Amino acid sequence: MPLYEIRHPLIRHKLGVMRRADLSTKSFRELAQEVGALLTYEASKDLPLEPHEVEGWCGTVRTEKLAGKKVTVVPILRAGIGMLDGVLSLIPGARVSVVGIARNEETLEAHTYLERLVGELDQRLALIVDPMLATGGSMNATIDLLKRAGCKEIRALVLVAAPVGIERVLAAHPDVSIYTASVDDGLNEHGYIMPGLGDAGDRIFGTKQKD
Ligand SMILES: O=P(O)(O)OC[C@H]1O[C@H](OP(=O)(O)OP(=O)(O)O)[C@H](O)[C@@H]1O
Ligand SMILES: O=c1cc[nH]c(=O)[nH]1
Ligand SMILES: [Mg+2]
Repeated sequence: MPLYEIRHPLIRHKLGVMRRADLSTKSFRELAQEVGALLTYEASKDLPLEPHEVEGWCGTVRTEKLAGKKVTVVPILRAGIGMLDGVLSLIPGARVSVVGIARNEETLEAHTYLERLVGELDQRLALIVDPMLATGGSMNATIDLLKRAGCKEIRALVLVAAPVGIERVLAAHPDVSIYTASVDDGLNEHGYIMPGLGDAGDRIFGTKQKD
C-alpha cells in the first residue's frame, strides 16, 4: 500500500503543536524539521544493509552498515526547505536536488520555475519533501520531472495531505509511496488543506499571509 500515515505519538503531538495559529515562526520551523526527520526514519525502514565487522572493546564484533544506497533529497521550493535539514540529519550523505514550483493562487496549477537535479538519478532513491500535499499538482509535477530524468524509486514525505491530492498522485504514479503525518479532511474553496497548517511557506519563511 503506497500511502503511509505515520500515527506515532511523537509525530501526532508535534503536528498538533504546529496547528496552533499563534505558534512562532521559530517553533514552526523547528517542528517542521523534527517531523521531517521522523518521517525519514519511517521512509528509510527498508534501506539495504550489509554485514560489517568492527573492533569492539572485547574483540571483533559482527555488525551491519548501510549498503551504500544512493539517495537524493528533493525539496520543493519554497516550503520543502523547511524539512530538508530534518531529512539530512538522518541521511547526511544524501545529495540534494532542488525543484522550484509555485502554485498559481487562482487556478491552483503548478508552475515549475527551477530544476537543479543531481546526477545518477537512475541509481538513487529520491525522497521528495514538501510540507503540504493539497491538490497534488506540485507533487505530480515533481515526480514527472524526476522520472523524465531517469529516477526509478521515489518516495514523497509530506507533513499534511488532503485525500484528493493523495488520490491524484497515486492514480498518476502508483509506484510512488507517500509518507505523511496526517491525512486531513479536505480542501477549502481556495485549495488550502483543512484543518491543515495554513500557508506552510509563509509560516516557515515568516512572510505574511494575505489578511
Ligand atoms: O498540492 P498543491 O495543490 O500543488 O499545493 C501544495 C503546494 O503549495 C505550496 O507551495 P506554494 O506554491 O504555496 O509555494 P511556496 O512553497 O513557495 O510557498 C506547498 O508547499 C506545496 O508545494
Ligand atoms: O494548505 C495549503 C495548501 C497549499 N499550500 C499551503 O501552504 N497550504
Ligand atoms: Mg506557499
